[in-house]
Amino acid sequence: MSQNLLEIRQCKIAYKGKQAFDQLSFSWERGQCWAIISASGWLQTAFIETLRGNSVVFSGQISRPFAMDYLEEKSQKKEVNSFRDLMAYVSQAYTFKNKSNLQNFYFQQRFNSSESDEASTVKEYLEDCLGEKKGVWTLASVMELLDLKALKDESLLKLSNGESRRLNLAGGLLKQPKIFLMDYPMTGLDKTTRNNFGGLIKKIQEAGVHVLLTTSAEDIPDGVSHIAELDSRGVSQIWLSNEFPQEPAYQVKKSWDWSLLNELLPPSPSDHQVLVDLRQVSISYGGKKVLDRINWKINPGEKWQLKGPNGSGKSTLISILIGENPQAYSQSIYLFGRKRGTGESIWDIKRPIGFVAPELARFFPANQTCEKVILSGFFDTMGLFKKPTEQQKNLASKWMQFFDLEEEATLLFKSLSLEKMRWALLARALIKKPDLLILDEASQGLDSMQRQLFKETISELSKTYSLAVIFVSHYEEDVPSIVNQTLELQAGKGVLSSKT
Ligand SMILES: Nc1ncnc2c1ncn2[C@@H]1O[C@H](COP(=O)(O)OP(=O)(O)OP(=O)(O)O)[C@@H](O)[C@H]1O
Repeated sequence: MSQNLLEIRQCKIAYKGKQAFDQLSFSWERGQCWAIISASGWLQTAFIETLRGNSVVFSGQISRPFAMDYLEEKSQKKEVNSFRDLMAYVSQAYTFKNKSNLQNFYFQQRFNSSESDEASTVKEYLEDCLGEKKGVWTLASVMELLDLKALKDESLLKLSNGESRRLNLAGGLLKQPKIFLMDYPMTGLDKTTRNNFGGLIKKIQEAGVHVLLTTSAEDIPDGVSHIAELDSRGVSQIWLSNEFPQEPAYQVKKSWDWSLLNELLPPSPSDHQVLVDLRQVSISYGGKKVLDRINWKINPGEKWQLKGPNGSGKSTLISILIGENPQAYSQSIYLFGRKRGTGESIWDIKRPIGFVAPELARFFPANQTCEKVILSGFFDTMGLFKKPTEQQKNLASKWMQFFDLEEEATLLFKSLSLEKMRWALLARALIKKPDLLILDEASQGLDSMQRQLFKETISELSKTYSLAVIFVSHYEEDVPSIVNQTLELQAGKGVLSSKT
């Protein structure tokens, strides 16, 4: 059995039609657990896709001795056809879908039980992942390891982000991999689960699975033995984890032309005295109280953080604010001066709100370009289905100029890099000059340079324009400094506080 698992020698590599690495070399030996960091999330994804055999290699050589060992060992059992069968991969995007695949609104399918019922349950999904494969991981052992037992009969669509992330990891293990590649596996996990992530990696490795993950320099879990940094040439630096410097190796380099904001978001007072007023709001699912008598008032221009562990009800609360939770009708909820359930349409509610969540990206039809996605913000639709006016098109061009998206305007939205997608989603949320901007883990998955810029952007946006913000993040360091009030959810109850 070779000591070497995988070897990349001086490869020139392209990914998704763009050059990724000029001269990539990387060597992975048995017993090593790698964290891959970079100032560019796109390069990290290109690197993982190279290991999976999904990039174009123009020159150089990639060898996968691990596959030879295991293919010989397993070929008698006819379970393995290629090295790909020995690898599991979890991406940053959740890939669960409902059976009919109809997705008109973002949260509605999740909070509307008749549609959710069409999706598989956690157990059914895991059974599918396991299939006929045999190995060390069983349904029971992965559910135990990833704390999924209590959720086994839950529909996939009802899971919170953190719960979905754990399920993705469990599904990966059931493929009985020898190599487990994880693209930013800790995104969406709350602080406690993130802190325990090192222990999880160790258990996975003890079962004979080799782990490589991408992450940010600030988020290297225990259990990682080696760290590599990437740039467009290839691996630029390597550290043993105990020698890794605490300070990130790269600084914020990028900025926008803030002076354009005067035109994009000209100063204008809000038309409303109070934007959101929730009075004693409670939401239950099958006897489980997710929100318990929440009171929350948001005035124009206020900057809020909404926090709480995985499954504490943050998304449920947001679904109420953006008009996508059917239980809202029976509650005392005032949105933009109007009581919910008094004949307003879902569009009336959405109009004054800009909303960004990473998963939004997968709700747009495949034929939508970057420009169309941004323009669809005027209509609150997932994609552009109406003809925009010249004025609307001009404004979209100016936002694309601001966020450096001009070259991407006519490219398909789904082909954009993760960071470009995120800026396009922010432009989409802002193009209609909202009163309230809701950012639900909006900078998650971005590299540290881009996260810094995201924070700065939110602060700059609200310098002249009266914009209320709700910022949801499991990462305290991502919260912009202008955010000075907090609603924390704990076991369904809301605790309000303000920073002085
Ligand atoms: N339609 C539903 N039916 C049953 N349970 C639901 C439904 N929607 C949400 N839940 C449950 O309510 C709880 C709260 O979920 P929610 O997504 O609001 O949490 P969250 O705080 O946003 O979590 P995360 O940080 O992981 O995103 C979860 O345990 C979830 O499984």
